[in-house]
Amino acid sequence: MTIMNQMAKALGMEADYFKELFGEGRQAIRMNYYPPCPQPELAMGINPHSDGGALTILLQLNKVEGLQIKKNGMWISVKPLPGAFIINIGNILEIVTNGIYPSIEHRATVNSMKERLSIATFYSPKVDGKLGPAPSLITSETPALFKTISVADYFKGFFSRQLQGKSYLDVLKVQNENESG
Ligand SMILES: O=C(O)CCC(=O)C(=O)O
Ligand SMILES: [Fe+2]
Repeated sequence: MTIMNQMAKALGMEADYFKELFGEGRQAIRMNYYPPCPQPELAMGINPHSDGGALTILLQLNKVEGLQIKKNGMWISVKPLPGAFIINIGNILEIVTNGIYPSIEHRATVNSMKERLSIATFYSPKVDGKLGPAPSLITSETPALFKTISVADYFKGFFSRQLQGKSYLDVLKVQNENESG
């Protein structure tokens, strides 16, 4: 929450915007275990995706490389640093900031000899609110890029899809409203 309040400040959003949206907030945790794989070039530990929450705090537990982020169309390895957390921006922050803080596409590869472990915690808003670009960030030059939907519908949609890059955000974009059918 502290990180997000600082982001709101940096963007000139209303001070209480995240407090309202998150309420008590929800935190989910995922523990990932990637066993050694005899043919790592043929397998993926976790498919390319962007996380569904607002912020992810990730810990790479052992010193085995695997996490990669997509930057300028290339996959870049994030080296595990002992005791260091990685903070990833998720889809919800991209929506709320109207694209100013884009979510990061990432994946995890596997290793032929070594197992790998990571723990991710996902921080998300309360379920009974609405999710959309913050009104204070919408101007005539920067119109809303995403539709506003309920947080519950957002997660229903997110969990009913496979992890596939940032494709879910495309579904929520305003210009796609009349295209599906
Ligand atoms: O294992 C990793 O480093 C990435 C895990 C991840 O992206 C996730 O759990 O969403
Ligand atoms: Fe992830």
